[in-house]
Amino acid sequence: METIKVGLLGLGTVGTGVARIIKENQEDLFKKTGYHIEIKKVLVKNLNKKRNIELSEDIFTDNPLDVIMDKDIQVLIEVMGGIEETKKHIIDAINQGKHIVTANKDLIAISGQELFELADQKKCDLMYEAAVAGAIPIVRALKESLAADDIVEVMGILNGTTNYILSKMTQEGADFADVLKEAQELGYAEADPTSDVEGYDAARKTAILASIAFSSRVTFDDVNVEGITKISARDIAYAKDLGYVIKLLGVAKRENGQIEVRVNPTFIPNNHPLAAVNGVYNAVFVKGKALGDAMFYGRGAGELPTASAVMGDVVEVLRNIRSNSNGRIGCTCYHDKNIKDINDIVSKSYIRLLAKDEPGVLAGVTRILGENNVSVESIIQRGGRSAGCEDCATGEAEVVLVTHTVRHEQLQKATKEIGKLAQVARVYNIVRVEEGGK
Ligand SMILES: NC(=O)C1=CN([C@@H]2O[C@H](COP(=O)(O)OP(=O)(O)OC[C@H]3O[C@@H](n4cnc5c(N)ncnc54)[C@H](OP(=O)(O)O)[C@@H]3O)[C@@H](O)[C@H]2O)C=CC1
Ligand SMILES: N[C@@H](CC=O)C(=O)O
Ligand code: NA
Repeated sequence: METIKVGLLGLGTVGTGVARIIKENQEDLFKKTGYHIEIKKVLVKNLNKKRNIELSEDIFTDNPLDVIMDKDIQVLIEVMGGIEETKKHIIDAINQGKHIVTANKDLIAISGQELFELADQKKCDLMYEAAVAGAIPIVRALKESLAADDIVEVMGILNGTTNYILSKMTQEGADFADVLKEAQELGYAEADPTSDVEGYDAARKTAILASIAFSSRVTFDDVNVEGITKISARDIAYAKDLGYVIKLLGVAKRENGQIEVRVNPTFIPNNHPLAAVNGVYNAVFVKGKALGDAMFYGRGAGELPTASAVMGDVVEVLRNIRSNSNGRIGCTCYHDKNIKDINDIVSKSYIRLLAKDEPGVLAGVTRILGENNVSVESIIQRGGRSAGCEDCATGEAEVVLVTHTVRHEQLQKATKEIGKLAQVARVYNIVRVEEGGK
């Protein structure tokens, strides 16, 4: 029986899932690839930590070189996370002729092109299905199944942790901090969960999807990012009243040679397919000129779902080794498209503010909006604590407006002016509103 030796960088949530699948599915993996898979070395930080899987003690190391320089290891599975140090390990491994499977969106969203160029030169595979939307096979779908199409839009819920938080806040009235803690315990969150809640993780995934979909280099820095930390129970309640749910969306659109790429909390109509995507689930919409619309749905994080995507890549690498065709699909970023300025992005918006409950206030607010060409679709005004407005002092009310579509720049200017009105105590939040449903 021919054996392929693999090395693991990391044995945390994802690494444990990978080792579990290798152990438990050994026979099927052999039938599918023609190889027996042996984990030869595992890099961890803490050699004394108790592991959730039984592996021979002598394969553990805390020295990266033991894995990277091991000549028997043909495939390196990188599931340790991190950027600079990890990049160096991957470069060293590719220079040794090793094929790479990684779940590391942080690294791919910044240094993908450089790593692909090196992998191309060395005829090595560099695969990263798990880096975007966990178990959902979206990278392969875009790179292979939809390669002949002209993709104009990719949009979706790309972060399991924030979707878990928003779903629990919406459905159970749960507290943000409590649910984040739960998501961490379940292994969904990043080592530093700021990446999740501030939208950086979704932004990295959106950049990767945009690069593949539009064959153009889009990096993390190109993405306009806003996370969910400003979303309160009040916003969620108003969304419900207005017929929406709030989701953190990653959006990448191509139009007139420009790419719009952003991540922001969004009001989604209740009858929109993305509104039903809850908990740790992710979903990705793809719009292609030939394809029309397609939606991909599945678990976006967690031990086994993520490991499933990693191991799918490992199977592909092994099949390539068997047919001597590694490095078949490299980087396809041959266009150099402009990134749309955030000020030019157009959408409907929700605005929530605290104002004096007296005649003329709404007229003042709508006058400013009108002067800035912002037209209003609906207004709600709720006065006092009896209406649930805990911040409302006597004689104050909460005002919620939903605008028609407006350029970002105009809306920002208008809300700044509204915030300066003597009768307006505070502009709490501005959230984009997505149109369309089923
Ligand atoms: N968790 C998830 O659902 C998903 C995670 N990912 C990505 O997968 C990667 C791994 O995530 P996850 O498994 O959750 O992370 P964990 O924090 O659970 O595991 C990280 C592992 O890497 C080891 N490690 C980290 N830094 C070093 C270092 N400097 N030197 C040696 N070993 C190190 C840790 O060692 P030790 O155990 O000793 O601490 C641990 O075993 C990340 O890139 C993440 O973004 C992608 C999709 C989903
Ligand atoms: N922290 C990430 C893990 C998967 O990419 C998430 O919550 O989606
Ligand atoms: Na995926």
